[in-house]
Amino acid sequence: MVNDPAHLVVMGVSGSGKSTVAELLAARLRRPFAEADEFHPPENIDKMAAGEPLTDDDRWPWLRTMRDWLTAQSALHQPAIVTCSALRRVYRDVLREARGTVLFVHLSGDPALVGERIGDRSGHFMPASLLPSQYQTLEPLGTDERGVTVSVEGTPEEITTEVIDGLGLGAEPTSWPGGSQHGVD
Ligand SMILES: Nc1ncnc2c1ncn2[C@@H]1O[C@H](COP(=O)(O)OP(=O)(O)OP(=O)(O)O)[C@@H](O)[C@H]1O
Ligand SMILES: O=C(O)[C@H](O)[C@@H](O)[C@H](O)[C@H](O)CO
Repeated sequence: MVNDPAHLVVMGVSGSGKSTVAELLAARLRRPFAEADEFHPPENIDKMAAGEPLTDDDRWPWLRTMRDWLTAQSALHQPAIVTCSALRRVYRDVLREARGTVLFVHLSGDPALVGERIGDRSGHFMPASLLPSQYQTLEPLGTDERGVTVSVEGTPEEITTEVIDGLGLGAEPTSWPGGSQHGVD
């Protein structure tokens, strides 16, 4: 539908900077913002905190709640931003079922750098020991998937600017969704 909003899902492995970058994006683009972790049932959080990776079956209902949150934002004609690991293409397919357009921002980096950042982080339930399983599960964006892939090597501000430029959102809110990478047209 032409007037449906285009949402952004900031994706990537744990510690790739999704919360950090999404918060900056939400401030710069003046959009509502939600965190995937807010949508997990307590059992999922307990499982990850205990060092056990989630299974597909743990993730399906969680993905559907985020899909429905995006659809609710569309009903308000509000383009939104949500963080979500969205590691596999089939997970992203669930999010793409949301009403409106769903674009993915993949924060991509090597395990050593991301591991270092997780090691320096405190007060988060997700243990660094789960990082290898996150990379094993990760399927990067396909060339036919709409969105942009950016390196996590820069500062959060640099990454945010790269995302905005890569998606052609510099003139938000009037020019959405311009730009062109990974099938954004
Ligand atoms: N570009 C960056 N440069 C340096 N440090 C960063 C950068 N991005 C994030 N960090 C730091 O790395 C850590 C992980 O970032 P963040 O919590 O945003 O990742 P995340 O992908 O949301 O993680 P999770 O999925 O586990 O919640 C934090 O301590 C954050 O301050
Ligand atoms: O799919 C997953 O395994 C989960 O979403 C994890 O990635 C965590 O929720 C998150 O990254 C930690 O905050």
